[in-house]
Amino acid sequence: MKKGEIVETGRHDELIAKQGVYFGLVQAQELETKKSEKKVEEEEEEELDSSPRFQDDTTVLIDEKKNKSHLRNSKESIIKPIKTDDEIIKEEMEKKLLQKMPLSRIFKMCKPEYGLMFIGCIGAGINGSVVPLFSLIFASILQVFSRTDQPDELRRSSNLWSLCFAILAVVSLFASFAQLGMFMLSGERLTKRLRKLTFEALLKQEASYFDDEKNGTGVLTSKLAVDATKVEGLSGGLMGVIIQTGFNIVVGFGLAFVVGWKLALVIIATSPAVVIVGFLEMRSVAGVGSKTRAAYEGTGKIVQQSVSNMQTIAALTREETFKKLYQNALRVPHKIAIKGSLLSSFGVGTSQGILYFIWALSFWYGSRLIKSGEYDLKQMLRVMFAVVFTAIDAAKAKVAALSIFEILDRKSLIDPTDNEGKERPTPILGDSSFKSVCFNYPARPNVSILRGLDLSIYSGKTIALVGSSGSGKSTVVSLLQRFYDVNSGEIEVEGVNVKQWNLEYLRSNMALVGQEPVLFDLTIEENIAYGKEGCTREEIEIAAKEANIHNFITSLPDGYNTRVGEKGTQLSGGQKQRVAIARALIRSPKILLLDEATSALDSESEKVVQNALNKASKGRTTLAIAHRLSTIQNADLILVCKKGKIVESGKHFDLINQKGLYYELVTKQTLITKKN
Ligand SMILES: Nc1ncnc2c1ncn2[C@@H]1O[C@H](COP(=O)(O)OP(=O)(O)OP(=O)(O)O)[C@@H](O)[C@H]1O
Repeated sequence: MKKGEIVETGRHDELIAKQGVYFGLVQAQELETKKSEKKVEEEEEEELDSSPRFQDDTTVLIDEKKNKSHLRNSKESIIKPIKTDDEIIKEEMEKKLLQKMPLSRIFKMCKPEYGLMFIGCIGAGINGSVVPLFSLIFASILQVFSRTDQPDELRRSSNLWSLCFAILAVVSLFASFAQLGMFMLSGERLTKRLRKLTFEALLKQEASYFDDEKNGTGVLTSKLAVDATKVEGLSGGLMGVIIQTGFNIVVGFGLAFVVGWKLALVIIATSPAVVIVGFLEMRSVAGVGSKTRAAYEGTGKIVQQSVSNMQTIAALTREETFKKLYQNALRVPHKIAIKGSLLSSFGVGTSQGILYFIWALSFWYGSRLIKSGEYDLKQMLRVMFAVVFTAIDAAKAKVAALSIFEILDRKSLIDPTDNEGKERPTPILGDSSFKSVCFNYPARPNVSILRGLDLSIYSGKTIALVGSSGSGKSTVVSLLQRFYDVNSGEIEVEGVNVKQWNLEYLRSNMALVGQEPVLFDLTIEENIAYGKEGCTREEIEIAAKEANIHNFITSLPDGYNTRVGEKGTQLSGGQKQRVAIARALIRSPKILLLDEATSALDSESEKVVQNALNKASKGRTTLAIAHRLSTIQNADLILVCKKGKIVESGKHFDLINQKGLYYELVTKQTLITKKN
């Protein structure tokens, strides 16, 4: 097929004999040699993966290897087994410890909103007094209606109390607006600030933070979306409720005592029961909510992965597997939710029951006081309403969680923005070295990846790193950009340890073109412009020309304004890769890092992309990782990596003559025969 048309058909032999397009493709792909290369890789993988931990996790690790580049980008490609109740509860407890967050700190964060909050507080105070005043008027109205034998008195009093209700209505309207409106406004502002700060804090975290499954995409996005709002409730809403409740209690109980202390005392003696039950009810509902949420975070992951990998799932016909996975994942939150519902229903029932019991007690004792002539009806009703309404309101105190502060407070182990006292060496030519570097990924501390690796990268030269899959080549590239810190040994660029470098400056002098280019769902122009802050259209076009993609872009109806779609799906692999190369080149990097940049491409695209890369690496320090050894034959130095060490180094023909591992790899790819 060529340009959307079938140009040749036939059996393999016939097409080979024809020496047409198919013949070209077969030749370029070296079909036979690839098969043998794969076999060698599998053998070496088995050899390398011999630690007990590795064997336990075989399926996960194999998946991980297949998805390695995806894993590095999305940091979340493996569906882990569903957690048990105990694990979830343990995690919740750990979270709670972290959540011990003084309210004073939240209030400190609200400093710019103090004015708004002050108005809100006044509104809350007035609102808190409205309920006891209402009960006072309500009791008086009932008393008035008991005097149907005095029509004039009835009219006068009912007019007066109706006016009082009207005044209360207006006061309540303004007070509620002041309380809710101002607190909401200040809360919204605080949430926006918190989200911004949290997102900034996330961007500072080191790569290993995202390797941890506790910090998967689903969990972090939910923290940003939901937990920030919770803090809003605490800063504004809760403060309003506390003030409102405080006024409610003081004014309500005060009035009740003034009107009739005996009945007030009896009812107040029972009201702590309402408060306690109400509080327990709230706790159980809130507690169940957070437990269920934590459990649902796991299910969210499955949904997210299913949706974003829909095509792969459909192609593999694994819909049933994911359905089952999701069903299993739902089991734990469902169990927690059921337990919680029963518990909270019991709490609600008990508190309602106690309330009616208090009404019964109040009426019984009130009627006895009326009978004995100590109280009249109005007095009894006023005390009863004032106390009971107050007690109901006081039970509304809220409990909120603050897990968002976990992120905000976390100090990144490798913070690219923390550059105080860090070095900015000049000029940067690209001389770099690894000295006895030992490294394992923090997420997998038992598996050594680099075991005393030494290598040197010379300025202006192209250094190729080859070796079997899993030998640690991509890890070298990650460490050079300081995405992780080494366990021992040193990595130096321009003679300065990367830990001493201003990290933003270090990274801004490097550009990586990986196996799977990551494009953003923006236009081609915007994607290229991401490479360099404030670049001009002219620079973008120059970079696109250097990357051999300018002509293609201008042939599109929307040219540079063409949107590439989510993850660049609206472009072919080769086109995506060239856009990524343009994005790398626009940075004018001093060190160009190529991590199997052409291995995902078909032979024709590979040629075009390889030409672009050759052009890009001329005169520039380049570290190139390649599986297809034909692409790095001309490198100034080839380093052969095996099990986290460099075992051979030299130029192509020197290494061939050595007849070592490189020779073996090349033989497998029949490069020698091609050369001859
Ligand atoms: N983020 C990570 N967390 C844990 N282990 C990882 C991570 N990234 C890579 N690994 C593991 O480190 C080992 C070395 O990986 P690396 O990507 O450096 O190998 P490679 O030589 O580049 O392989 P390939 O040629 O297949 O790309 C592999 O076993 C891999 O599973």
